[in-house]
Amino acid sequence: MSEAVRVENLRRAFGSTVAVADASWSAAAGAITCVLGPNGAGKTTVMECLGGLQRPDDGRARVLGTDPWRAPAAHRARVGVMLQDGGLPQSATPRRLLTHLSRLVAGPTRTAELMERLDLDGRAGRPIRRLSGGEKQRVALVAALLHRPEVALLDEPSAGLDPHARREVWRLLRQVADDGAAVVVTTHSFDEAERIGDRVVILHRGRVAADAPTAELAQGTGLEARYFALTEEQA
Ligand SMILES: Nc1ncnc2c1ncn2[C@@H]1O[C@H](COP(=O)(O)OP(=O)(O)OP(=O)(O)O)[C@@H](O)[C@H]1O
Repeated sequence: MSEAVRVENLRRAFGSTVAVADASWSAAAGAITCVLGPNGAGKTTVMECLGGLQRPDDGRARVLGTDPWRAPAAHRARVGVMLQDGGLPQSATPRRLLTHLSRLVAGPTRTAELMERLDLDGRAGRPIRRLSGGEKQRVALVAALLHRPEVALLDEPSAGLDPHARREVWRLLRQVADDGAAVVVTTHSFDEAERIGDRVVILHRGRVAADAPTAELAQGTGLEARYFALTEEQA
């Protein structure tokens, strides 16, 4: 498995708030890397740096060997990003939005397949603002994956999903990784990390508290106990 994502001594502060203090970790192609950490640990900030939406103050973010902040369009076409809150245009319908995004992509997309798979066909013509939270999440996930990215950066993709939808999302992410992509997922769910994560990175106060294969980290006491032990000052 080759390395597709690398964070090196990354630092990002907002005034006196240090969101990411000094974080180094990487994610491999063909694998799912789950990033866990308490609220405010810096997960979203790192994901936005990797997605080219924020510029690190210090250190480096690299995706497919490229600096995401300076990356040209050709690089962005190889990466899929799903942010928290979705950032979806509320008046558009899923069909309109996803058709629009598909037309920006050179070559065939998997939009229709993903809409069917994530059970969105019955919601395709409804304004996004009228969709449930879980339905919006699924639209955002289709938007991130429709162009078959080599790297998928997904910020809490299963948050708020019902058990059926979550299971389907887990299966989809496994397939995307099996097809060769690096899938990076932030989550607050130990269950999710243990079920789908090949590797787990635990962030705590902007630093890496653990970075290991899931089975290794969960060995003995289990992932939940390890997590609390590593992040206990904030628990
Ligand atoms: N634009 C900003 N301006 C000021 N502070 C910010 C900004 N973005 C993030 N922060 C702060 O940086 C810290 C890290 O935030 P971040 O969103 O990366 O955490 P997180 O690990 O994703 O948290 P959560 O689990 O709640 O999603 C928090 O204290 C947050 O308030």
